[in-house]
Amino acid sequence: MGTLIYLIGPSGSGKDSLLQAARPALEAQGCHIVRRVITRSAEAVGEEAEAVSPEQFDRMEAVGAFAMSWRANGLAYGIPVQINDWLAAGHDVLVNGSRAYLPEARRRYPNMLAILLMVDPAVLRQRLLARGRESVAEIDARLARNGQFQPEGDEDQSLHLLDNSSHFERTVAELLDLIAQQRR
Ligand SMILES: Nc1ncnc2c1ncn2[C@@H]1O[C@H](COP(=O)(O)OP(=O)(O)O)[C@@H](O)[C@H]1O
Ligand SMILES: O=P(O)(O)OC[C@H]1O[C@H](OP(=O)(O)OP(=O)(O)O)[C@H](O)[C@@H]1O
Repeated sequence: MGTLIYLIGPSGSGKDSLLQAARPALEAQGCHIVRRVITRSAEAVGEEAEAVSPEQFDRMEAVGAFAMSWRANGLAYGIPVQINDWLAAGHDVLVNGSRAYLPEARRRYPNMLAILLMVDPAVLRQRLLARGRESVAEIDARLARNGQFQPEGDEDQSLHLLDNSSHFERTVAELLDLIAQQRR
């Protein structure tokens, strides 16, 4: 079996950038980086997700198209069921996950590698504004959502913390190290 790598962190912490930057190195090792299905318009700036309507999403969910799915920020997100074939074939699979969904993801994939990306809160809002994908009201709602999650107080030893407050290239290298360590 391959390992599910479940990357989580606040909106704007750098999950998508990190995933794209690490892509060549990871794909060279046979690791699949998952393209999510999201009810976000295809024109939206950001990751190359498959954009579907809410109705299409519900239909896909009903017929078992997703290995995992959740709703947050007014959107629905699905991880294609094909990841189970990749894992069974011995490939690692990296997904951009949800903190709220972490307990369910762990139930489904007990051996997964969960990585929490963290950014200094003062830096986070600036990054979201600079990214320019959401309105200021949506950005504030996303920041407010972070109050639900208390990473510092997290006693979950199996959650790996990765700081992305400063040098991006260093974060990329640390992510690749973490993944290499769990292979050993
Ligand atoms: N270490 C970093 N230093 C400066 N800017 C960063 C860093 N990491 C990510 N960013 C920028 O922050 C913004 C949010 O990153 P993104 O990857 O979209 O986050 P997420 O997918 O977690 O919401 C993007 O504009 C990205 O270019
Ligand atoms: O439970 P949470 O950890 O808050 O996560 C909720 C959702 O928000 C993020 O997606 P999205 O790509 O829409 O947001 P982001 O790029 O702004 O992180 C993340 O990948 C989850 O799908």
